[in-house]
Amino acid sequence: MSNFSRQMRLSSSLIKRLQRRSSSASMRSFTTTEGHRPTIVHKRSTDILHDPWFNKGTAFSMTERDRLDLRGLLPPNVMSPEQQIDRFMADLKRLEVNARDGPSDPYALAKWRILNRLHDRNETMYFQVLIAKIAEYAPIVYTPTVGLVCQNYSGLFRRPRGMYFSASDRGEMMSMVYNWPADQVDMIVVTDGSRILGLGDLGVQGIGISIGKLDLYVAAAGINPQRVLPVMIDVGTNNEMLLKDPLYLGLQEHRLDGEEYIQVIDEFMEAVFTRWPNVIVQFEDFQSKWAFKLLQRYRNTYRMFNDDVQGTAGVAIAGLLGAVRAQGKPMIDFPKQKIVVAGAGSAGIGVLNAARKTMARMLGNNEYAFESARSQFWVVDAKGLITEDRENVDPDALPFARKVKEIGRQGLREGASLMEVVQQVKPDVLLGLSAVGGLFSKEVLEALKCSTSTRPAIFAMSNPTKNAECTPEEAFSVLGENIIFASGSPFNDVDLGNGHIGHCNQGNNMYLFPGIGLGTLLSGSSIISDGMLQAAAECLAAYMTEEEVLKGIIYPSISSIRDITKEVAAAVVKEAIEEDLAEGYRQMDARELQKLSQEEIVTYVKDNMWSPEYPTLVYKKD
Ligand SMILES: NC(=O)C1=CN([C@@H]2O[C@H](COP(=O)(O)OP(=O)(O)OC[C@H]3O[C@@H](n4cnc5c(N)ncnc54)[C@H](O)[C@@H]3O)[C@@H](O)[C@H]2O)C=CC1
Ligand SMILES: CC(=O)C(=O)O
Ligand SMILES: [Mg+2]
Repeated sequence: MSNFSRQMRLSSSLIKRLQRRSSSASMRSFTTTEGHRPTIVHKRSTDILHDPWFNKGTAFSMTERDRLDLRGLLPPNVMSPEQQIDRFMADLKRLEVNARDGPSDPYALAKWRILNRLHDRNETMYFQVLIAKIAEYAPIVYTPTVGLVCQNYSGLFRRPRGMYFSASDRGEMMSMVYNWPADQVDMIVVTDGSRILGLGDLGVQGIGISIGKLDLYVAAAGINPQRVLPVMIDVGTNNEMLLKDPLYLGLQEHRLDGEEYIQVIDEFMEAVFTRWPNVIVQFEDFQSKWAFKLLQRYRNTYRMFNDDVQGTAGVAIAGLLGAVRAQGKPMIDFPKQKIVVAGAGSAGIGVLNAARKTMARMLGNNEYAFESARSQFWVVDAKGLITEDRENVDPDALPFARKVKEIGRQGLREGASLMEVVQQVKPDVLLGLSAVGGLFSKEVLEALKCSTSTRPAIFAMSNPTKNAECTPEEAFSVLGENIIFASGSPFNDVDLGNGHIGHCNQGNNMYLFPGIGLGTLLSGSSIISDGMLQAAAECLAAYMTEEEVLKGIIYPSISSIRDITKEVAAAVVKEAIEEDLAEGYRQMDARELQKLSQEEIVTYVKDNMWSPEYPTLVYKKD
C-alpha cells in the first residue's frame, strides 16, 4: 500500500470516528485548529450536496466548487457562513408576511415548502401527489405561487435543483455541463430571470420558474423526472433591490447586453447540445428584447422553442377560436373578429402574429389575406394605441401599428387610451398580456358593453394573480353573464346569484408546452416547426365539445391536463411525420413512425409517458 493510500485510509477512519461522536463534538471539530486540516471525502458533485455531513451549500468557495465538480450546481454568489444564517433568519421572519397571494390561499408559500421538502426526499411520491391532486397543487408549484417563490427564492433556497450558468462561467460551460449527474436529459427549461411572469427582473431567483415548468412536464407530459434539467443563466440583474441585497444569491452586477450577452447564451446552447444532442430546450421568461432575437437565432438549428412567444400564442388561438364557437358561430368566422390586445411584449406579439396567420389561412392563405387580417387588430401598450405615427416603434410591433388615416376615421389617434380604443372599436375580444393588474378597469369594462359581439370575450392573461387585468367577478358584474372569461392564473368560477355560474377558464400556456415538448421528443424532429405548433393549438381548440363552449368553457379543466397533453403530443408527432421531420425515438425509427395510424400514435405517446411508481430495488456490490 502506498503512503498516499495509507494516509487516505487513516483519514477516512478518522472521519468515521469523528462521525460517531455527538453532533456538537463534530461541529467543534470544524471550528478547532484541527478543523483547518482538510477532510477527505469520497464523493463529489450532487452526492456532496445531498450529504448533510459535508454539504456547505452556498458557502462552497469557487476553488472548492471546481475541485468537487460543483461548478454550476449552486447559484454563483459565494456566501459566508454568517450570511447563510442571516439569509435563513430573514426568510423565517418574512414567511408570515409573504405567505399571501391574494385572498384565495394565505398558506400558499407554506404549502410550497412542504411540497418542496417532499420533492427533495422522495421524487416518486412527490409526483404521485402532484398528479393525483393537480388542480389543488398546480397553483402552488406553478402560477401564482411560483411567482412568490421566485420573489423569495434567496430565502427559500435550501438544496439546489438544476444548474446555474453564470457570466463568470464563460469558457467553462462545455466542461461544467458534465457536472450534471444524468447522462440523459430530455427537457431543459432555461430562463435568464429577466421577466419572471409579470414580476419583472428577478435575476437568479427566476430559477423557480424553470423548476415549476418542469414539474408540469413530469406531471402532465410524463417526462421522466430524472431526465429534466432546470437552468438559470445568470448574466446579472438590473433589479436595483437585488443588486443591493447582501443576501442575494446571484451575480451582483448589471445584466450583460449586446454581443457579450449573446456569447453567453451561445456558449450555453453549444454546451448542452454537445452533451445531450437530443435535448429540447424551452426558453422561458426572457425579456421581450431577447425573446424574439434568440428564437430566430436558434430555432432552425436547435430543438428549442420559446414558451412565452409560441406556447402562449397557441393557447390564445385555441381560446379565441373557442370564443367564436361560444357565440354559436363557425370557427371560420374568426377573421371577422375585432381584437384589442393590451400588451406588446413577447407574449402579446406572439399572440398577434399567430392570430393574424390563422386568420390569413382561413381567408385563402395568400398575401392579400395576410394583409387584410392585419386590420382586425388594435394594439395598446404602455404608451397607448400603437400607430405608424409613433417614433421608434418596436420592430416586432410595427406590423400591427395602425395606419394613421384608418384610425382617424375610427375617431382614434396615436397613443389613444385603452378605454378610448375599446369605446371606438367595440371589439369582440379584449385580450390582456400587459402584466398590469386591474388594467381592465370598471371604465374599460363598461366601454366593452358597446361591443358588437353577441358574446364578448375577455382574456386577462397576465400572471400571477395580482397582475390579472381584471378578475372574473369584475368582468361578470359589469358585463353580465353573456361573456367568455379567461385568466392566466386560476380563479374560482363566479356564482352569478341567479342559479347560474360564470365560468372562469384558465388560459395558460401550460395546456400546450408539455405536449409540444413531449411530441417533439417522441417524433425525433430536430426542429420545432410552425406546423407542429399550429397542430398543437388546433388540437387544444378541438378538445372542447360544442356543448362545453356554448356553456362558456373554452379550455379544459386542469384535472384533465395529462389527457390533453397526450393528445397535443400526438398531434405534434403526426404533424412532424407529415412534414417529414420525424426521425424517430429509441426503437421507433422514422419508417416505423410513418406507418402508425392516428390511434396508434396516441397509444405510442401514452406508452412513453412516465408514471410515478416505485421500482423494485436490488442491491449489487460495486
Ligand atoms: N397566460 C399565459 O399563458 C401567459 C401569460 N403571460 C403574461 O403576460 C404578461 C406579459 O408578458 P410579456 O409580454 O413577456 O411581458 P413584457 O414586459 O415583454 O410586455 C408587457 C407589455 O405590456 C405593455 N404595457 C405596460 N403597461 C401597459 C398599460 N398600462 N397598458 C397597456 N399595455 C401596457 C408594455 O408596453 C409591453 O408591451 C406577463 O404578466 C406574463 O406573466 C406571458 C406568457 C404566457
Ligand atoms: C405562464 C407564463 O409562461 C408566464 O406568465 O410567463
Ligand atoms: Mg413564461
